[in-house]
Amino acid sequence: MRTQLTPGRSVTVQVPATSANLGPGFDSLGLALNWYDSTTIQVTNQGFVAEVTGEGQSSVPRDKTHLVIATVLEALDDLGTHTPGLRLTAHNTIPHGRGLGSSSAALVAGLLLGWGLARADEPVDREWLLREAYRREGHADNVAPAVLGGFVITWGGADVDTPDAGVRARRSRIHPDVAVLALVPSFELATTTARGVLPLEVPLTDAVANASRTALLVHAMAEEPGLFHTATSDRLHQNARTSLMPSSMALVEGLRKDGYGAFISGAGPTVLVLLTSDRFDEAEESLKRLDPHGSYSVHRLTPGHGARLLTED
Ligand SMILES: Nc1ncnc2c1ncn2[C@@H]1O[C@H](COP(=O)(O)OP(=O)(O)OP(=O)(O)O)[C@@H](O)[C@H]1O
Ligand SMILES: N[C@@H](CCO)C(=O)O
Repeated sequence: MRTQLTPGRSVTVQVPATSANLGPGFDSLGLALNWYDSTTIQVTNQGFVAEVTGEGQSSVPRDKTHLVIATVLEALDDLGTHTPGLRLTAHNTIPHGRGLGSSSAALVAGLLLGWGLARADEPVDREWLLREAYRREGHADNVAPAVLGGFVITWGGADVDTPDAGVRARRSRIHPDVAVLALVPSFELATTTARGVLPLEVPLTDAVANASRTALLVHAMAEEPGLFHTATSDRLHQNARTSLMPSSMALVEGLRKDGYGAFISGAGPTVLVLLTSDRFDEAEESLKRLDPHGSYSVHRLTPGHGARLLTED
């Protein structure tokens, strides 16, 4: 029999924005950023209500169809408990539909909040969190860094090389000097739209180029950030998406001509640059020339930690 939660209990989680692909590692590599959504949920006996400030405050639903509340309810069900009401308070800072993993962050937040309410006395089962988040989102390269933090290599999932079609992930080393510049436009691009324009097949030479750059990027991230420019080049997916975000692709090309490791973040349209923190100032000088009207907001970031349960009452 499912147990009922006690009204008044509350839990808070912090979940990072994530960048998928990182150039060549399409559907495979991801990075958590030090850019977080913070969400609190309280058990009530008065139905389901969401209070949202920041990103999405004028667009996301306020009832039990809100993505985080809906996911908390599914998690509670899965973990053998239930509640007649929940009050969600979300402070969203991760922009929606920009390729920064907002939907993954919301799903991971919902699952972790559910765990915090139902299994408060047990350490978080990150395997469960990853599996359940992937089952709902389908993009391992966003959900795995949101769960684990840092720089993450994923495999399995839609591939057939894991016996249970489950997703697998490992954190990989990050050199302490690694920093990230995120350039975020005001327009949105739905991930489903961006996937719809991808080719079903690619030339072998392009596949080989991406395989070598992906391997090189794992090395550059751990040992030799000076290789970021070469290690972030992509021939599999970015060009096919150009017509959906021509200004972002022009920015990527301009920054790459200036020697930076620039690429499209996830399915876009945000542009990310991997660099060392001592190059922030000069990268922003390039940007003044490439984006003279300041159409892209500039964010100096570092790699971030994975989803955290902050408080339990
Ligand atoms: N914190 C949130 N609360 C409720 N709904 C959210 C939240 N974050 C994202 N969503 C939903 O997810 C949609 C964005 O999903 P989409 O996959 O297109 O973009 P993304 O997750 O920001 O980017 P990407 O997956 O490419 O990194 C939003 O329009 C909204 O409906
Ligand atoms: N790897 C995915 C990320 C989606 O968030 C894509 O580029 O479509």
